[in-house]
Amino acid sequence: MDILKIKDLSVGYGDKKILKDLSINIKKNKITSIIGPSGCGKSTFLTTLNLMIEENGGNFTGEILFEDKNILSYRKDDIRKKIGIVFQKPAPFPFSIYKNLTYAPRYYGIKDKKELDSIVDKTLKMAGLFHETHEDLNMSAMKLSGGQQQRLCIARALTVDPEILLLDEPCSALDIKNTANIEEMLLNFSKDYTIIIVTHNLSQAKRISDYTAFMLDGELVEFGETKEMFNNPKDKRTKEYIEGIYG
Ligand SMILES: Nc1ncnc2c1ncn2[C@@H]1O[C@H](COP(=O)(O)OP(=O)(O)OP(=O)(O)O)[C@@H](O)[C@H]1O
Repeated sequence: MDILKIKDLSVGYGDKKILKDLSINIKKNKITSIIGPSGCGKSTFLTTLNLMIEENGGNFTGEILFEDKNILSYRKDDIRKKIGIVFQKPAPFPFSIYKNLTYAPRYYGIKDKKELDSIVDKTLKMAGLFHETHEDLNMSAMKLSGGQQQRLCIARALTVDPEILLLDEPCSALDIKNTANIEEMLLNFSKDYTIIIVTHNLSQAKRISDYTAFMLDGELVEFGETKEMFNNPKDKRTKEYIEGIYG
């Protein structure tokens, strides 16, 4: 099933056009990678999908259907809840681990301490952080290592039980071991969540994603099953990018 159906999407900042007539359908409970050279519009695309683009000074035309309903017909709060986002640079709130993980659930109306505690436990476990942190949940999140902070940000995105998780280069500030942890986590998540990940790392796209989209200069050049795209790219530009000719 396609959880997102995107048709003729064009996105710009003021008069500056970034994405041009992009159409793509995203499969539910699969991992889709977005690859392409720096500046081609990958982050712009991702932030359009949860309407954050509007806060970033951008605008779009075209249609985004989320579960077959126009994304603009949802309340913004609902979209943010259903479509979570994690950024390149780990950015926990400058609060305790506990408060990082209860902030959004409280915002969405959960007050019961037991329920909040169980959300904290569950998401820490999902993000592989439970053993490292459960004895000191009042510790400031800023004291965690970079890899731990990024896992906390992923845990935080999961606290409101989203349908889709958008990840913008989540491993680019991390070492190999932390990257491997996060990749393993994402592979486990894909049973329950739809994941769209922007990555510069082609091996990462190959390792974890079911589908890959290749973008160039604001255009979607090619989209398909990851294996097929890497083994047998249809477009010459995809082939050149995969072979490292540009980007
Ligand atoms: N808030 C903004 N206002 C104006 N222009 C922007 C804004 N954000 C991004 N851009 C421009 O949009 C274009 C695409 O940027 P974007 O960050 O989407 O690309 P990207 O493919 O994610 O790049 P990278 O791989 O380097 O992160 C760039 O020319 C960038 O300068």
